[in-house]
Amino acid sequence: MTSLADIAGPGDLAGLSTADLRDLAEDVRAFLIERVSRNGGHLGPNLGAVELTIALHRVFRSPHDVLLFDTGHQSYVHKLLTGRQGEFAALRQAGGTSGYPSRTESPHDVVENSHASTALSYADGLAKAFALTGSDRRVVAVVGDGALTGGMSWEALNNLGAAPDRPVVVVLNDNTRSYAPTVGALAAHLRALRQCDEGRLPHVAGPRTSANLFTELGFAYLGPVDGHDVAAVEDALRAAAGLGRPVVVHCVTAKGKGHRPAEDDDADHMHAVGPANSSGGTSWTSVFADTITDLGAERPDVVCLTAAMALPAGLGRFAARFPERVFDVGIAEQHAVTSAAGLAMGGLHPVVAIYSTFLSRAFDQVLMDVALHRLGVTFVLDRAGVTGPDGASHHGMWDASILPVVPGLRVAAPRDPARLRALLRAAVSISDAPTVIRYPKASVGPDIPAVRRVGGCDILREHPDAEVLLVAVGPLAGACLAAADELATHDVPVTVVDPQWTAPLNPCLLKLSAAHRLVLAVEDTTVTGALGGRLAQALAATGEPTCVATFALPSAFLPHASRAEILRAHGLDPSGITTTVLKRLSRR
Ligand SMILES: Cc1ncc(C[n+]2csc(CCOP(=O)(O)OP(=O)(O)O)c2C)c(N)n1
Ligand SMILES: CC(=O)[C@@H](O)[C@H](O)COP(=O)(O)O
Ligand SMILES: [Mg+2]
Repeated sequence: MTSLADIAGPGDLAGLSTADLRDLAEDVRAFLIERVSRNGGHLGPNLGAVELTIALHRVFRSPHDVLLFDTGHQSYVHKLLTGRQGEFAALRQAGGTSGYPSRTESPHDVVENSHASTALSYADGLAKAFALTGSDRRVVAVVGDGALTGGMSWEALNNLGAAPDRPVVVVLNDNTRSYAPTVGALAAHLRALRQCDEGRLPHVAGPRTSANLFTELGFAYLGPVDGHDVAAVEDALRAAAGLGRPVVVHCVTAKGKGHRPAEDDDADHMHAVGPANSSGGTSWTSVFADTITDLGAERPDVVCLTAAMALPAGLGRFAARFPERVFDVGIAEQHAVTSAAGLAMGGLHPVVAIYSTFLSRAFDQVLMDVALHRLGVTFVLDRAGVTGPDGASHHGMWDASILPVVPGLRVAAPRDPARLRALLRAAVSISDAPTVIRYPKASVGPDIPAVRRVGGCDILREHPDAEVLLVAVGPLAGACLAAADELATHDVPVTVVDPQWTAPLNPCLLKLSAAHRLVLAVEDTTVTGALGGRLAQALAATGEPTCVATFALPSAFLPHASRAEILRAHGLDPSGITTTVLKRLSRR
């Protein structure tokens, strides 16, 4: 009976019988279910990639041959087969194994970025490099049907298909879903391909002769192949490798395969599960979900867009109530933004619900397709700031640093549910400029009332003798108030202010800054210059006599850990803020 413990590396897969391989697949599944259910992670996608990954490592010689996993969330099996079973106990935890490929972990890992639809472009570049350097290394890219709905995938296919001398093997892992069922004409085409040869699924000897989307672009097409039959996938991969030309191997898999709770989970087949002991609490996403639904009832012109993440981004309730006013465009953020521009030009007010990190790839669309035309589009950025276990390419720490350069665009960061409701309402009432509302992947705290309002700013704490002003951005208001309490025990009275709109600079902050000697902007976004975060830079640029400093995240790729651990590591927690204020005061 072959088990995962017998596999120290891909070389141990050779010579295994069909029965051994079946036992191994079963053991891998049991391992995944136990560990991922405990630590959290991408259970469904990895259960669907077990046999596919075993076959890949039996046919190709990683790391000499390059195996690319698009998005990388389905690479746990690849990690288990390349010597990292021991590290899975700390999967996605500080110092533990990353939930995505990691070049520092293994030479078998190539692409660390968890943003979808990039693998085929890497493959194109690698294949060109190997051709130019006379290398015999082969390039294989595993791409999900969801990732194939992203524009970059088609930009790459356009190049790959035009190069018959550069034989990239594209393994299409077609489980018919992103989170939800994959949408659009491509999904319909893949369905037709799957159905036209249901009977032939187990074994495919050679390329299909009938035309389809891939063959018309210059690829040989092998499939559809039963992606859970190791021998069938191996046959197809060996045939593909022997063709010496670009080829698509169409593997049909099931997300959550072999785990009944995942198979029966209609929402997303346990695409991403939280740690077993994860605490409850109302999420920011849930507050948004209710608010946008209420707004949808009041404002028939409000429509919503998602890039294949309607439920995770909080549009489930709105979609249930107003199904004709939600548009899932696939994993296609650039298209989503410019389509939103079109919706606004057509007289509607689009709300694009998207994770902060994924909006980065649509910056040009925000700048030139929305802002240049002064269009009222609202971007609701979930997972803004420090995200946590999903690591460097998932932290939402760039949006509030990059977006304020967009002329006319306004950024708001609610500190609590009441402010989210009010700010979202205000944002969808702005019809001549893009607006951004950002909040983290976290549970909301209680509402924090203002003691008084100055201009657009909420004063949350004040003292007539205060020399220190803390400018609190969004939910960091809680940490600032806790620090103010701590500082009071050191006889350091503090004013805490929440500007709510963090860009452009709220004029009320200037007056408040002028009345204090030390101003600290506490913002969970990356520094943009010597003085730190966007807000601090703006305040310092006003030349006020105060000393402006910043609490912001470094301009660095922060590894995975819990959100609290990362905030603490960068002084964005009450004790970090207190320590820094005392240090700065002692320096004068
Ligand atoms: C640019 C981008 N947008 C959204 C996401 C969020 N996301 C992660 S996995 C996923 C679905 C991927 O579907 P597919 O490629 O079919 O892989 P599967 O999970 O089905 O194996 C999405 C939308 C992402 N990682 N990157
Ligand atoms: C791989 C990917 O981009 C998403 O699945 C990501 O893991 C989002 O996770 P949460 O929705 O749990 O933040
Ligand atoms: Mg899929």
